[in-house]
Amino acid sequence: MPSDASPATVPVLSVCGLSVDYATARGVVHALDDVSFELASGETLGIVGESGCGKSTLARAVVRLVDPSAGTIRLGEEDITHASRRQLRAARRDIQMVLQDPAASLDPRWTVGELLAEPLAIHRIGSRAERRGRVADLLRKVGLPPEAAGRRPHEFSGGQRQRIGIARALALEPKIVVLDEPVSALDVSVQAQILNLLTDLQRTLGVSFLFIGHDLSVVEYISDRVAVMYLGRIVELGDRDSLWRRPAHPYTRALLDAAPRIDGPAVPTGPGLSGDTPSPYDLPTGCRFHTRCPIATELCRHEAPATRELSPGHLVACHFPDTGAEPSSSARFGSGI
Ligand SMILES: Nc1ncnc2c1ncn2[C@@H]1O[C@H](COP(=O)(O)OP(=O)(O)OP(=O)(O)O)[C@@H](O)[C@H]1O
Repeated sequence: MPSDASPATVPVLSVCGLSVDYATARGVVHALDDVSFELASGETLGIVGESGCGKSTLARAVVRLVDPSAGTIRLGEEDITHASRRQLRAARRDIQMVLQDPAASLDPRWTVGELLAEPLAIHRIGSRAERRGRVADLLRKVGLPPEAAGRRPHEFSGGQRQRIGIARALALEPKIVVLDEPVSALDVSVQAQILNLLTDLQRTLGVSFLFIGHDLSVVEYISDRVAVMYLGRIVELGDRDSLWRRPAHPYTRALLDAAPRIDGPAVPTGPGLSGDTPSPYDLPTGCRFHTRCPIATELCRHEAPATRELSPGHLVACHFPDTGAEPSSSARFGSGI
C-alpha cells in the first residue's frame, strides 16, 4: 500500500507563499502576496477574480516567466523557484502554457506543422519523420485534419487557432498545462467546443490544468476546485460544488450573486459588488476587501485575516466567514465578473 510520501500522492504542482512584485515608475505593485495551493494529478484548479487581481501574474510565475520575490514553486518534488535556464528548459517538458490567442505570439511565417514540431526538435525528441507522425497525432487529438500542418495560423479561425495552441502545449506530453483565459476571446458556442475538448483531453491524457478565467460559468464548468483571488491574495479555495453552494467569503458571495443563473432570472440575483477596486499602489490595511465588504468591522480594517480551513479542503481568509448559508443546488450561468 502506498505511504503518504509515495509519488502518487505528491501534487504535480505545489505553490507555497508565492509573492511577485513589479517595480514601476509609480512604485511597487505587490501583484501576488503569499499565495499557496496544490494541484493534484489529473485535476483542474480554476482561478477567478476581477481584472488586476493577479491571475495572469500567477500563471506566468508558475511557469517561471516572471520571477517570484518570495515563496516556492515545486513541480512534483523538484523545486523550480530559482531554476537556471537549463533546468527550466527541462521543466518545460512537465509544464506548458496556453494563452488567450497563442498564435498571436507565434511567427506567422511558420506552418502549423513547424510550430508543433518545434518543441519536439528543441528537446531532441524523435527523428524528422517521427516528429511528422507526432504532429499528425497532435492535430488529430485536438480535432484538426492532417492537412492543417501545411497551413499557417492566420488561415484559421479563433477557435481553430486555440486548438493549435493546445496541440503545441501538449507536444511534450506535459503533466500540467496552465491555461490563461483560453476561451475569453471566443464566441460562446466556440467556447463550449474548446472546453469540451479540454475535458476530453484531460480524461484521456490525465493532464492537470491550472485554468485562469474571469467568466464564472466557464470556471464552474471546467474546474474541480476553485481559488478566488482578490488584490493578489487567495481569499477562498475549495471544491467547486461547495464553493458555489456555500461561499464563505463575502467577496466570493458577491461575485456569485452578480452572475445570473442558468435556471433563474436573466439578471443578476444579488447586490453584487459595490465600489471600485483599490489601487494596487495603495493597498488597504487589514483585510484588503474591507473597503467593499458589507460586513467589515474595525478588526477587518486593521488586521489581515489568517487563512483557515472551514472544512476539509475548504480554505477561507476572512474574520467573519459565512458558515450558515442555505445550500442551493441551482447552477449559475452568466456574464462573469
Ligand atoms: N509587467 C507589469 N509591470 C507592472 N505592473 C504589472 C505588470 N503586469 C501586471 N501588473 C500589475 O499587477 C497587478 C496584477 O495584474 P495581472 O495582469 O496579473 O492581473 P489579472 O487578474 O490577470 O488581470 P486581467 O484579468 O486584467 O488580465 C495589476 O495591478 C497590474 O496592473
